[in-house]
Amino acid sequence: MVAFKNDKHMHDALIHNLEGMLYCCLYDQDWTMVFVSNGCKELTGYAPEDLLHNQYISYEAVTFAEDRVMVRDTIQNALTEGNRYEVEYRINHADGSVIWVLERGNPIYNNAGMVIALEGYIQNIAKRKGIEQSLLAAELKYRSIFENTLEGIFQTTADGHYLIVNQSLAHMYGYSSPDELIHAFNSIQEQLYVKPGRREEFVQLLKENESVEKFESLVYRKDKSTIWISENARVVNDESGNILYYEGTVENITARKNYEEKLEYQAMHDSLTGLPNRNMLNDRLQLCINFANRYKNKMAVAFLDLDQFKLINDSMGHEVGDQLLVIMAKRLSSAVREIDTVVRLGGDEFVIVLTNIDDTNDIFMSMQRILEAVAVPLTINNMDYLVTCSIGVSIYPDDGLDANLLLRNADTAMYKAKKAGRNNFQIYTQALNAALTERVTLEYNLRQAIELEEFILHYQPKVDFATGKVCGAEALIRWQPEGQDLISPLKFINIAEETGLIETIGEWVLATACYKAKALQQKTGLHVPIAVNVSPRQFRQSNLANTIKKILAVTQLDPSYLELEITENTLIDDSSKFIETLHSLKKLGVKLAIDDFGTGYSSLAYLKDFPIDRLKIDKVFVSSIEEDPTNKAILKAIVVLGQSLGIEVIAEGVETQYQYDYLKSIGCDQLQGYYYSKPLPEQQFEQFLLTQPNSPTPQ
Ligand SMILES: Nc1nc2c(ncn2[C@@H]2O[C@@H]3COP(=O)(O)O[C@H]4[C@@H](O)[C@H](n5cnc6c(=O)[nH]c(N)nc65)O[C@@H]4COP(=O)(O)O[C@H]3[C@H]2O)c(=O)[nH]1
Repeated sequence: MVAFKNDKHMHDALIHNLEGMLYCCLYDQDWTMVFVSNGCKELTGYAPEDLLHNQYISYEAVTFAEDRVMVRDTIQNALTEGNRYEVEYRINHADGSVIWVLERGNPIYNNAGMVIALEGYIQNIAKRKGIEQSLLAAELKYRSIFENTLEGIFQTTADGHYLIVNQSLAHMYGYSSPDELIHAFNSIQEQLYVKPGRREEFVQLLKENESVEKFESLVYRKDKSTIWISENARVVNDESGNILYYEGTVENITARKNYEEKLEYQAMHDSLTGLPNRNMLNDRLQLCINFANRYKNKMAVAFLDLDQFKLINDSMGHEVGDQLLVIMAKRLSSAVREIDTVVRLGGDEFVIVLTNIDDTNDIFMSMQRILEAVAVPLTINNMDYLVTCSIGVSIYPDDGLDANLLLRNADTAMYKAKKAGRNNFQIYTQALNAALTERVTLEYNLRQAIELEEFILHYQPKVDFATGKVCGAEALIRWQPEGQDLISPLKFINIAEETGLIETIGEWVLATACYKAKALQQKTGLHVPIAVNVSPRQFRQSNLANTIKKILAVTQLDPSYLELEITENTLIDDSSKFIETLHSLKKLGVKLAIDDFGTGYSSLAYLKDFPIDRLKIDKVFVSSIEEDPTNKAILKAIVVLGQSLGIEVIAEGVETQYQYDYLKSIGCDQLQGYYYSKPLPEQQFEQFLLTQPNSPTPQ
């Protein structure tokens, strides 16, 4: 190390080796320098002696002309406030260039406290200024991009608050300014995305990959309208890897999405009818197959061909043909449920996919509805047409495990339908087809039977345990087709119920039974109450009470001799309408009994609310008491229940002495069954009553 002789030397060396310029100047118009360090040459290009006492040039002149006022004002202000000053400005270098300097200094006061001089330090900051200026230029450039780009730009916190957004994003989302948008959002997750959970997916992707690309979502705008957006985003972390924020861009892709949707729709739909076309069929079939597998039920594929279409199209022209197809498409769509699909394959061929089928009967009913809908007469250009169709049906999984096979088999079945005379449907499965044929035939014959009055009633006596006398009879329907055996009600009541024919048949039973009861009274003097079964569908008829009232009026039967047997399951319907019907029937004066008691699913609560006169214990409990002692307990419980509610109890299906004895022993009120008599034809029943010692007492 060089040893300095004294402090003065060290001081001078330091001052003159400094990179900038140390100075002392007078506080005058020229900033007259009274001291400058050697750094002056480097800084200004002038030798120290050129500046000292303004010998060659004053420092005011060295100062860049446009900055002079600012420099003076800044120094002046600082001095007024008694502060040190600091100012950045430009100077004219002796070589003609202009350079940026930073000057820091403080005043020197005289004894009177007046500023007489300044001392300080001026350094070249050209390098820093250059950097600052290029930063500023870059900032301006990027700000311009941020503010003027068409894409939305955002920074958000990880928990879903906006930190920064640009004007484009604000506009895109329907806000007038970025500030309005930022303040309107409390939670991006809840307010932006239409699909719940979309923000979580976005965050998840960011967490996994640090960035997301082309993340497409439907989002809400301020006015709750929706747009499609595509987002690119990335995670910004601090040096320790903690998430600072997410940032990214947003593009409004609504126009593209709409266009894509339109194209997709066109590709998947028939342009004439608007129905899904062949392209969509396979997808739909696969979906429905998956659904059937999942819910362990069935689905059906119906291949439908219009019977007379070609003829109409060729003779009346394509325009009429087209109109007809449009009408048929609408009819088919309204004949099926919303979850089913109607597809136009081309020409006059349609495929209907029925899904979620638990009962094959539903398929029959749907097909029937479709046949009927198609066959309604129509008018095009003032001409009337009657068009029918032939339908072939295949059922999954019975008729094929894949879409192609199901379609092929439905097609085959459709040809069978054409051969079978059109305007019908055929099921591919032989066994089902046979069942269907039987059902359709039965329904047809049942309708005929009503026309031809082929029904008769048998009467089964009921006996009172206490008196041992006949205390009533149940009217039971039979079907007697001409020249054939009697048909049991078990074979046709269900179909009559499903098709609604029960309403006509039931009314006939009621009228005939009432007529018979009255006739018996008049002919024999015996007053036998007659019980009639009323099916659930009959019961739901709005005018049942009125119908019965009229029948009683016409037959002149005292209402107390008519008893209506309602199955327990009918009572499950506890709607106000139903209860109203029960009460209006009761008001008429007829008796009400619950049939097949013990087999239904109803709650016992109704027993106290409904005006019931009799419980009829189902024969399943009676028939097996010998083998199954628990049924004895059930019988006993029902009898006790009846007694405690003041309702009479009758047991049906009593066949043996053992059953008779047991029922009597537990206090059952009445019995009905083969033990005493089978249901008898009208004449025999009359004979039976007259010849039995226990006949009801003539009145
Ligand atoms: N094994 C056995 N069976 C006995 C005995 N005693 C009577 N039965 C039979 O049990 C059935 C009693 O009628 P249900 O429970 O109302 O059951 C009836 C009823 O639900 C329905 N039904 C009959 N006639 C009508 C009607 O006019 N209208 C409605 N809606 N349904 C009816 O058809 C069902 C069957 O009627 P049916 O074949 O006449 O059968 C009758 C009767 O013949 C016996 O000791 N042992």
